Amino acid sequence: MNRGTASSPSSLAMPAEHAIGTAPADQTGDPLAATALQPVPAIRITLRALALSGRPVLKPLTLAPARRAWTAIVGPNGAGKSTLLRAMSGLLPFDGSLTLDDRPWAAWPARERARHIAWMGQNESTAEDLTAFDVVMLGRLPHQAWLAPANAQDHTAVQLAMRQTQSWEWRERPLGSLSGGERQRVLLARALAVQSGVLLMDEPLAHLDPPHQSDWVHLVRERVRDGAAVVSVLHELNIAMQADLLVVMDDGRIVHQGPPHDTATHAALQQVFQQRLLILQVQGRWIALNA
Ligand SMILES: Nc1ncnc2c1ncn2[C@@H]1O[C@H](COP(=O)(O)OP(=O)(O)OP(=O)(O)O)[C@@H](O)[C@H]1O
Repeated sequence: MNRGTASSPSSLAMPAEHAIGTAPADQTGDPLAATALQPVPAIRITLRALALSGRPVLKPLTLAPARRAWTAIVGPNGAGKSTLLRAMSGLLPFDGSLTLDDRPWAAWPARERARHIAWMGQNESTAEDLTAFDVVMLGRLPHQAWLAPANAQDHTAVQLAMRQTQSWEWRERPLGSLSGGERQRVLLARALAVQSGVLLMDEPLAHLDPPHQSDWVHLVRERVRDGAAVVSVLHELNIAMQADLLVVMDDGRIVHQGPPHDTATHAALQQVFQQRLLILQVQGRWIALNA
């Protein structure tokens, strides 16, 4: 039973038989089994049940996102996507187990764990009068000794993350004075500044315009190329279709895990979205339009 409510998210690992895209027989196939490079496990959640305010929200499921892969969780409103991501981040207690790099969640010293995983939540409340720079610097806390000031490495990491999200020019502005999209880019920079091997993001594209959505995909790809595991909850299906693995949820369950190009994945998407999608390949890319 994972009863921990960690101060920061975690990442988990899984045995090889549950590498990315694999799941219990009743859930999915293994899209990467045929590839030469077996993915390296990062995070693993085995959940028997999760209730919120006494109401059952998640049913039994297993999810084991790998390193060097971007996993996108999709599904209709209320499917349980955010709840699952929060459970994977150690932010919600649940009946089941959670491991990070093959080490049980609770076995990690909290500070070390916080350096391994970064979390970007949905509608996060942050001190609105903090400057954007100071908000991003919060991402460096797990790297700093107790009460120690930020060092040159912290400043470099913050500047790099803010430049990557094009939020550097607002560094002196209070968070509360920024627009929705500007604020989102600062919060993304905070998650990037952790420089963790695992990144969990809940609706990171909310408020972002199309060019900045593309920039986000580019950043994710860079992180994945560097070996990170990225897990995101997305409503933007066309962006999610660019992920390595789609996890399709409905009614508190994972109904399918598979690569975006797979016809079984398309069928699962159609099922959970009431057959109201047009899934097409355009210039080599899969897209999903509202039908
Ligand atoms: N604190 C709570 N108490 C009781 N039920 C809750 C609570 N928070 C969420 N729920 C319910 O849990 C279910 C899953 O919610 P969750 O936010 O995980 O869904 P989601 O798939 O992320 O939805 P959306 O796409 O609308 O953001 C919903 O039915 C929601 O009403």
